[in-house]
Amino acid sequence: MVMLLSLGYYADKNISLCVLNLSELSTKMEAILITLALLAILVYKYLTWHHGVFKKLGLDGPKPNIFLGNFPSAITGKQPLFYEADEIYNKYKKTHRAIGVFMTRNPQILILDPQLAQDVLVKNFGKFRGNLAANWIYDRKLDKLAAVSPFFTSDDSWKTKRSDLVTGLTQNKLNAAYPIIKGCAEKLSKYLEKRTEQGNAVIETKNLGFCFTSNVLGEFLWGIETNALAKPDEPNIYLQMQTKWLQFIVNSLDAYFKLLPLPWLRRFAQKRLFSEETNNFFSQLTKDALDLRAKDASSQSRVDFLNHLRQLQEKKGLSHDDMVGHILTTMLNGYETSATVLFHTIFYLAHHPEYQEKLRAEILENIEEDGFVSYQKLSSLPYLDQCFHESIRLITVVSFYARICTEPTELDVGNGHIIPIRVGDVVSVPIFSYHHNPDYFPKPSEYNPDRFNNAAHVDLIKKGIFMPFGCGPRICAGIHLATMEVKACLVEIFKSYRVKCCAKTIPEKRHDSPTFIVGIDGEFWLEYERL
Ligand code: HEM
Repeated sequence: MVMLLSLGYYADKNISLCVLNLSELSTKMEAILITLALLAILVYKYLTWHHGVFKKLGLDGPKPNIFLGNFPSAITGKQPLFYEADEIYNKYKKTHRAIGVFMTRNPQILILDPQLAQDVLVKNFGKFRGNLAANWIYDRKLDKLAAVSPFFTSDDSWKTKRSDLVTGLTQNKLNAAYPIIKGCAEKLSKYLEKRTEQGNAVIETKNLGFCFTSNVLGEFLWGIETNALAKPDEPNIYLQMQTKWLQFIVNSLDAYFKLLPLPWLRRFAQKRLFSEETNNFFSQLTKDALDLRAKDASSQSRVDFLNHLRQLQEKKGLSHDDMVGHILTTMLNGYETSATVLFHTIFYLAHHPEYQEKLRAEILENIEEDGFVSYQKLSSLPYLDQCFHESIRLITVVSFYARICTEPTELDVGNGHIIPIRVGDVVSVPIFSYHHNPDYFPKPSEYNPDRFNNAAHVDLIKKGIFMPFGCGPRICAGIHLATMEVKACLVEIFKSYRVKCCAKTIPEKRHDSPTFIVGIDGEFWLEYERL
C-alpha cells in the first residue's frame, strides 16, 4: 500500500529506484517465503512419511506427535521410556495382540500379547535375528571394541561372537570359578565387619552393590584385585576409568536417541560409543593381565574369563581386540545390571523384614562347613530364587527389547488378521509392562517374593509373561554369571547381618532412575546389624 502511493506521487529517478529496490526486495522475500514453505512441507513430509504405514496394514495404534512420535517424554528425558510404553500398553492390552507405534518417526510393532512375543523371540527367531541395539554403533570400524559384542551385532557374525562369549560363562565354568566369587564375598564380609565394629553401620547400599560387582568382574575378567572393597576410600584408577567409560556411553546413547528424527546429524555429535581413552586403558590392562598370566604358571589353571580367552586365542587365533571386546561386553552388560538387582533386593528386604527372616532361615539351614552355600545349592534354594525373581520382576532392569526382521514373514495380530512383516521392520517387546500387569501379577508394584512360590516362574517364562533375561537364542548371555554373583552376595550379607531401614532410608517408590537401567533414584542408606 505504502509502495503504490510512493510510486504515484514521486516521479524522480532516485525515488523510483528506491521503489524498484523495494519491489525487488518483495520478490526476494516472496522467494524466501516460498522456499521456507516448501522446506516446511518437505520436513513435515519427512517426519510423517511413515505415519500411514500401519493404517495400510490395518494395525491400530495411538496418534503420534509429528516430531517425537509416541514417546515424546522419553525422547525429551521427562519420563523413562517404559512408563510411556506402559501407558500405551494399558490402553490397548485388553483388545489388541499388537499395535503400531512410532519412536520419533520410526515405526515399530509393539507386541502386547506375551505369547506373540514368545513366537517372535523363540519359535520364529530365524526371521527376527537382528537386534535394534546394533544401530547404537555409528561406525563399526571406529568402535571396533564395542562391535565385538553380540548385543550390538545383527549380521551373521553374531553367532560366533555369542558362542565365544557364552562358552566362558557356562554353569560348569562358573561352578569351577565359584572360589573367586567366594573370595569376593569374604572381602565384602571384612568390609562390613570393619564398618560395624567402628560403629559406622549405616551404609550406602548402592555403592556397596557396585563395589561388589566391580570386584567380582575385576577378578573374574582380568584376575586383578580392584580394591573396590578392600580400600574403598582410596583413589582408584580402575574405578575412575570404569565410571568414565560408562558416562561416555550414556552420553553417546543420549545423543543417539535425541537425534533419532534426524539421524544424519549424528556425524556432528558424539559418534563413538566407547571412548579412545578408555579403550586404550582397558586394552593395556588386558595386555598386562595376559603377560602376567603367561609368566605365572600357577595361575594358568585358574578357571576364569581371562584363561577362557587365552584358550580361544590358542584354538582359533582370537585377536587382542576381540579379547578386550569380549571383556568389555561382559562389563557393559553385566556390571550395572547385576549391581542394580543386588542393591534393590537388599533395599526391598530391609523394607520387608518378614521376607528377610524367611530368607535368612533358609540360608542358615544350608550353610556348609566352610561357611558358604555350595554352588549347586545357590542355584536351587527356593526362597533365595523367589526373592531374586521378585526383585528382577519389579525392577526389570532391561525394560524393553526390540528385534529387527531379517527374513520376510507374517504376524498374527489377532481377530483373524495376519499382517506381512518385511526385512528391516522392527518389533518390540515392552517387558516392563508384562511384569507390571495386575492380571499376571496382582498388586504389581508391591515386593512380594511369595508370588513365585512353587517355582511359579517356570510356567510364567513358558508363557512369555516373565522374561527378565529375554528369551530364545538371544537370551542374556550372562544369565548364570549375574544370578550367581547376586545370590552369593545376598547369602553373604543375610547369613550374618540383619539389614534394617533407618532415619536416612528412602521409602519404596515408583522407579525413577535417570539412567538407561531401570530403578529407584536416590541413595539407599540402610543399617547393618551384626547377628
Ligand atoms: C541381572 C543382570 C542382567 C539382566 C537383567 C540382563 C538382561 C538381559 C536381557 C533382557 C537381554 C536381552 C535383550 C534383548 O533381547 O534384546 C540381555 C542380553 C544380553 N546380556 Fe544380559 N542381563 C544381565 C546381566 C548380564 C551379564 C552379567 C552379562 C555378561 C556377559 C550379560 C550379557 C548379555 C549379552 C551379551 C546380551 C546379548 C545377547 C545376544 O544378543 O545374543 N548380561 N541381557
